[in-house]
Amino acid sequence: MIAFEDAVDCVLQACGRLPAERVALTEALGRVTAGEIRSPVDLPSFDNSAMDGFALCTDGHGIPAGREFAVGGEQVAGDGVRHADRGRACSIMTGARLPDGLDAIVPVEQVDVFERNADARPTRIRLAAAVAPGQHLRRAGEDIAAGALALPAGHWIGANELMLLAGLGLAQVDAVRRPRVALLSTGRELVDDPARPLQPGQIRNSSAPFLAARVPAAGGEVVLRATVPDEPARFAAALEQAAGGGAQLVLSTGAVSMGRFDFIPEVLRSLGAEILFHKVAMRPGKPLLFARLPGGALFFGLPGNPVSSVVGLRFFVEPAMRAMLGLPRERGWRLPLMHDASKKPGFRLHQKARLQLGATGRLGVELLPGQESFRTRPLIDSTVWAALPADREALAAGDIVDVFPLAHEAGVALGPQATGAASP
Ligand SMILES: Nc1nc2c(c(=O)[nH]1)N[C@H]1C(S)=C(S)[C@@H](COP(=O)(O)OP(=O)(O)OC[C@H]3O[C@@H](n4cnc5c(N)ncnc54)[C@H](O)[C@@H]3O)O[C@H]1N2
Ligand code: MOO
Ligand SMILES: [Mg+2]
Repeated sequence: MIAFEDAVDCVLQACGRLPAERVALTEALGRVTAGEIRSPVDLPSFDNSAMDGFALCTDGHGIPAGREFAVGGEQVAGDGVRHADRGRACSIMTGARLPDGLDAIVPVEQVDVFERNADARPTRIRLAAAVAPGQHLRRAGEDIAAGALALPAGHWIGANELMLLAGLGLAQVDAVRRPRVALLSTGRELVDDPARPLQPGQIRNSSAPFLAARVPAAGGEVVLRATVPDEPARFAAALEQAAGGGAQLVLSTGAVSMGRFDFIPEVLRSLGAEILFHKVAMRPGKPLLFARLPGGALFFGLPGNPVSSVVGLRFFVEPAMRAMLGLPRERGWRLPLMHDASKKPGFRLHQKARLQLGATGRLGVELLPGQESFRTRPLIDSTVWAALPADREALAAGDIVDVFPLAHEAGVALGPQATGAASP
């Protein structure tokens, strides 16, 4: 049995970063930048008004309250270059390009309109407050200047990133290729089709939909889904199919423990795979198996109990995918336990947990009831995994433990300089 940390190191050493490909921005959500992206333009690209009001010329000095201006023209968002009369106010809308020659905005709330034309448009205004040079202006490049760093390399592209890249007018980005993943469920008891009634002893395949949901969300691409009964030849054929589909990661569920039908280690050996470890000093998910297949793909044998598969995915497959995507090694948070806990020494324990505010308003971790690895309902109430160290037996309220969000891409990326952060 291998220690948890050694097992993770072994996985990370086996994973190399995948090459880059150019993708359309519309396909970039959930991808990872292959290189840094610098802004090709100033954003905003022109000086514009932050308020609905009037643009004025202060000549670089303030204008005191009470000063009156004639209103000469109107500038609306979308209007182009306008050469203004510097002695007059120009009616202006939020986002409208600042007319040349003007250098401050006074909001409508800060003027008295004391003369209007037949269309009720202001023709003369009086300042109700002093105006400072540059006020209520959004300067070109103030959000990001041309040439400045928009996104670093190895950065997850989420909705915020799409907003920035779209604002910069980038139609394509260079992203790391997505790991290609095959999902193989093993077990003659499994039924995939929800319309098919269960025969006595059969169960629904609940892990496959979980994995098929998590892999794309975690940055991968599912290239094969297959369910095979407990027959080594059928499993070997599915491995071949995975290789044919170009899978770089193969995830199986079940058949890695001590039962008569737990055939995976034997099949892998017979095919000439290199088993890098089998059985990790952790719970749940102890029988996890990691191997390199003859064609070079990496194989994770996730233990069959559903929550054991969840833990295997979260603490081994997701770190592997992060490495393949060029994302930095994930760091968890270190937070105090809100209550005492006890565990078997020698095993790192991953507990379904949630974050809570204690009486003093301090954030802490509450371990949830129902930790057995067949129990999936408690996952619905949990928001994080708490990792209790292998060498501990009794933990007390206030003890600091490592905490990980349920999904790696939901985590807060702490810089490598962050201290006290935990690695999975
Ligand atoms: N004598 C021992 N028995 C077991 C040990 C052990 O150390 N000694 N380890 C236990 C642990 S821990 C786990 S975890 C499981 C791992 O079992 P396998 O990986 O061999 O998986 P199976 O035996 O095929 O199935 C276990 C369990 O999970 C259910 N299952 C499997 N696939 C799915 C699926 N896709 N969806 C829903 N449920 C699934 C399966 O029906 C079984 O109930 O072994 C323990 N035994
Ligand atoms: O490790 Mo098993 O995953 O305890 O059920
Ligand atoms: Mg078994």
